[in-house]
Amino acid sequence: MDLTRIIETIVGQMRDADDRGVVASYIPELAKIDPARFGIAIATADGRMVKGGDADTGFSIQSISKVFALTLALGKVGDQLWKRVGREPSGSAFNSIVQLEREAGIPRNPFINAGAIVIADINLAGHRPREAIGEQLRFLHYLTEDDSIAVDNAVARSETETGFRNIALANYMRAFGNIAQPVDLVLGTYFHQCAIEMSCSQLALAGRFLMLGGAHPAGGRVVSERRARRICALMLTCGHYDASGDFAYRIGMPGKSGVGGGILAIVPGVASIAVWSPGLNETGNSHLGTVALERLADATGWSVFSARAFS
Ligand SMILES: NC(=O)CC[C@H](N)C(=O)O
Repeated sequence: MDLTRIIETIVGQMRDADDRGVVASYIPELAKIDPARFGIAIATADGRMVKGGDADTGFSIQSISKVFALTLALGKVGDQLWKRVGREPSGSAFNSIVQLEREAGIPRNPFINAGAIVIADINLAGHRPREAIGEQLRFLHYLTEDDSIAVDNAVARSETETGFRNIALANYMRAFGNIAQPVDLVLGTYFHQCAIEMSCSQLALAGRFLMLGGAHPAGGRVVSERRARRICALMLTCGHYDASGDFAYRIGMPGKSGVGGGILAIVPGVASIAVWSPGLNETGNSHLGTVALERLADATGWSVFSARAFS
């Protein structure tokens, strides 16, 4: 299989695509991004990096940060975390509030906004927001072996000024006793985590521990094999909100999207893949990013449901 050729073909097709989706505008700073951008990077289990298009351009990782935040929070509190957050697909939009009343302030999963805000509360415990964000950045530096990854403060400010739904979610959960610390500090942590800027190349590197069953490619262990498998299971079932079923059907890889237009997808034992195209579909996931991953899955046979991926 010539992965370089496959990537070249996909990049060409995505460059020429007419329907590019719609760039998120509810965070004003994100609305400025050029919808013509497209990047893809693949870190393989045998240590190669294959990339194309705008693979080295930084973008706002947004909800992809929830994967790394969850990993950190599990490291701090372990399975206690599941008393405060569920593990079921929500079948609702990423920023939905409807289930919280019926389910007494316990979010369905750690990847919808409500769940990620609880995770931010866990990661903030005992810290100031600045320290909690510093810890997340250090974790990403360790995973990527790249210390240049930082927060885009303009994006963080933009979301802080307009994040009324998230403010509502956090206050609502606090009313049920599921947010322990002041809401503004928890949201400060959450907004800055979402505003971390990374390129596809950096994201693909950061995802390697999930591809490698929890091991760090440079040696040592990031998480146990079991935890890596479980994080991947949550990505597959919940990583694309109410389009998680469609993503599993079309692509069949654990994946996590963000409204910045990025997607991190993992083929366990094979590849860690990052794609970026800022235009979103109606479920808030990257339109061309999803199409590109579908083409990649078809061309390579990479899918957790495909025998070909592991032969
Ligand atoms: N789906 C997303 O990427 C949403 C993240 C965004 N920061 C928000 O909270 O609305």
